[in-house]
Amino acid sequence: MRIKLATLACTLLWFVLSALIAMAFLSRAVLSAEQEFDLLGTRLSEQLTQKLQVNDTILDSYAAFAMLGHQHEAQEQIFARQMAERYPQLVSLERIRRISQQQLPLWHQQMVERWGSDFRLHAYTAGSLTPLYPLPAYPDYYPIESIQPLTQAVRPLLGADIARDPQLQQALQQALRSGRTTMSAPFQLREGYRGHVLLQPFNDSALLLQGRKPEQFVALVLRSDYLRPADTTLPAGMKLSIRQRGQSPAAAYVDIPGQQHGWLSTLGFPRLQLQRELGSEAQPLTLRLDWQLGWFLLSGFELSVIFCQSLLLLLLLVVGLRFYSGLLSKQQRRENHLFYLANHDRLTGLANRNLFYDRLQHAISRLNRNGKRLAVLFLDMDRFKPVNDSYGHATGDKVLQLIAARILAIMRSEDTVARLGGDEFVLLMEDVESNREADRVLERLKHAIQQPYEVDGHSIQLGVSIGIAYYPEDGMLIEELLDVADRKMYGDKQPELPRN
Ligand SMILES: Nc1nc2c(ncn2[C@@H]2O[C@H](COP(=O)(O)OP(=O)(O)OP(=O)(O)O)[C@@H](O)[C@H]2O)c(=O)[nH]1
Repeated sequence: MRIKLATLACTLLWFVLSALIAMAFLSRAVLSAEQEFDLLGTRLSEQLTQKLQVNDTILDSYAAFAMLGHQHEAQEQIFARQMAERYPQLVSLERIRRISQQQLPLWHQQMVERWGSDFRLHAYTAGSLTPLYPLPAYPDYYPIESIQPLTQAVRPLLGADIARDPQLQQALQQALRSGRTTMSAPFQLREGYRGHVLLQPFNDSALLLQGRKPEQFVALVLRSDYLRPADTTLPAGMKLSIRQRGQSPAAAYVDIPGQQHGWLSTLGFPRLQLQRELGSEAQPLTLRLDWQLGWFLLSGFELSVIFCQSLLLLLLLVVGLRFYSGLLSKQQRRENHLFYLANHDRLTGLANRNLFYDRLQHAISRLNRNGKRLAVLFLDMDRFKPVNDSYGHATGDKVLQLIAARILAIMRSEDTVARLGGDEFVLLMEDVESNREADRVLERLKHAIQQPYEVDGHSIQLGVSIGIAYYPEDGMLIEELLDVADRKMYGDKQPELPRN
């Protein structure tokens, strides 16, 4: 029982200590993950802010060219080429004009003169172009009238009416309403990747003074994916999204979903979240980072250190447990030995009076419940004293041991054989069916004990007197039973040795 408790306590201790070791490593890993998360948030915000500032600068510079009209087209081309080479996010710089139905024929003629006879007015919808023929009756058209750098790939976009595209129309209306630069939601570019547009309205100063709606726009067509952190590899499981302030996640310019981990590997770990509002009024962006921490924070080395420490601890506890169990069994052996000494006769190894009384008491209580009988046999050797006197006490001892062995050989293993002292023995036979059964045992005992003993070169012969008492006929108490058995034993001795 004690060893079971100690094993349980050791298992618990091992579990708690192993958990504490793992916790120590984990809390260190979580702390450094939190620091890394904050640093990453700051670094990404700075990178993004720089990219947005570049956009603002390009757009402002291009707007300045646009203000000058078409006189400086050569410089505008050089500027656009340089910007596109230096900033890969820049797809093109475009100029858009608001044309009413009445202005359309004249404007169309100007455009044909400028770009050639294949110039057409198109509807630009979700990256595809459809000719506006026959011309639908819109109050205003917003065609692209210039694209820089003008590559073969983007040339078909000349004359594309951007007001027909839902994403661009939204940005256009906002720009018209506010008179300020606006940023469109991301959409699919004809080049095959996602992009968005920065749209800046402007007016001739004369029109501005009249408070008229802007008639011209400069637009920066940008690749949306350049907003993603290029030089930074995100840690495992981290999610990143960049979207316009107040917009739904579906309208994100960048959305990195991060690796998904099972609930078990993240159970009990904190989730780190960060949201930063970035950019200008023209490019109001929200950067969101989301990182569910888990066991993956620990490196293979750290995991093996935890494992080894836990194993070492287990070994120590097992050694301690074995030592303790050794101590316990030694103590148990000592106790058993003491118990044996207290309950057995040293010379013969038979039960002593103490143990016999215990067994008899126990047997009586048992018989009270099942209604069976038992027999107590009292044995006293005849003519034993002369053995001592003639051959010595040591020879007498050996004879007593042989007597004990002979009695044991006859009795059943469940019977109790005890030596009360001197040459007196008592036997307890449990579950006796009949007197005849006990009488038969008595006869066999007599016969066996009376056989000669060959000890120290002497042939010694003894007699034995035996008295039997039955429970419950002869008494219900131990003393009564022993008294009856003792008296009957003397009765058995009587003819040979009359008592006074
Ligand atoms: N060798 C030896 N003798 C013992 C031991 N204990 C008691 N005795 C002796 O055993 C004898 C028992 O006495 P009795 O029962 O009167 O001897 P007995 O000759 O058998 O007499 P009856 O029973 O009347 O026949 C005594 O001489 C004791 O000294 C013992 O442990 N070893």
